[in-house]
Amino acid sequence: MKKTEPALLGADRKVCNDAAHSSDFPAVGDFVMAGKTGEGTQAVIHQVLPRKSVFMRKAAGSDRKEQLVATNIDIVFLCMALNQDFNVRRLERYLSIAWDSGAKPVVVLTKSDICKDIEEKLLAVQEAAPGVRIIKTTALETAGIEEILPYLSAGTTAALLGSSGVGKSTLVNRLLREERLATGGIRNDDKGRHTTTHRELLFLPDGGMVIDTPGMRELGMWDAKSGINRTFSDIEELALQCRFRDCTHTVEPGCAVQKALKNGTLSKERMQSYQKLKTENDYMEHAKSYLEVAVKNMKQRNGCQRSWVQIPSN
Ligand SMILES: Nc1nc2c(ncn2[C@@H]2O[C@H](COP(=O)(O)OP(=O)(O)OP(=O)(O)O)[C@@H](O)[C@H]2O)c(=O)[nH]1
Ligand SMILES: [Zn+2]
Repeated sequence: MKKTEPALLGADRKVCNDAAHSSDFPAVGDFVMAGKTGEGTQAVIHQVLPRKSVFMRKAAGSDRKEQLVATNIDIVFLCMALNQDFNVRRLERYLSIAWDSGAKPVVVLTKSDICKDIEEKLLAVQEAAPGVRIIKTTALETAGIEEILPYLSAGTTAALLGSSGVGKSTLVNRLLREERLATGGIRNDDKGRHTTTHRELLFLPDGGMVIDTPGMRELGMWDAKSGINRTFSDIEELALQCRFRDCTHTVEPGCAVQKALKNGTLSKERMQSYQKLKTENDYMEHAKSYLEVAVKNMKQRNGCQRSWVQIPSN
């Protein structure tokens, strides 16, 4: 198949039958064993190779459904603009999802040209993302892009995560060294329209790849327990010093978390964010077991259906 032809791939019956979850079907980013069917650009997937990272999200409009967004991402650039978009609590959420997926997160702070209190914001990000690389960028300078490029060596797949209008497409165009993606994503209506509306896997001039899908850009959390623990490693470490192992960090004597809150080494907002994500996640875990049963029942009732995925190329 020529690289310029977009291929339409379908999964064979074995792939369908072996799938215990909807997430076992092929998705954007998957490496697959596939065979051509006749002349055109159609091919059949015989096997999905093991995934090194998986991005799941809560399906839009449902709180009990997972959706596989993309796989095999090595690096996820968590993009946040240094303007009204700036929100470290949201960053903690995205970071939890990123760590949980198996990809390496890197924080990219965009639009530094319009920020007046960069140092203050940097400190807030450092507190929210301990141990994570933070890169400042502006579309007006090459600084920043030069720090991002080394992460995108040949064979590496990256994805960008962040709200609409923070400058993700602008960044991708700069990485592509051409204006391929439409930019100008700041919403000017109340319908939540986004510039990026379709799924894409873009090949960069130096051999790296960027997955740019609208689903990847705004992820709802779907069971990210280990990611939450990693994002809030400071709180998890404090909890180890509490007198009681099952400390709820509320009223117990000898609570190291309460002590840190009192002496100001841990901020109230960060603690609340941690508790909120944990609660949300517990609910998801519950929904997940419910879903496993539902999928099993559905498969028994309906048999297996073919699933089609569009594998883009350039
Ligand atoms: N001041 C300033 N504006 C920028 C910068 N980067 C991007 N912009 C502008 O911000 C707007 C949104 O940029 P996009 O790249 O389309 O944003 P996006 O994140 O891809 O948006 P969606 O596709 O909706 O998710 C455009 O008008 C850009 O020109 C920057 O570094 N500084
Ligand atoms: Zn405690």
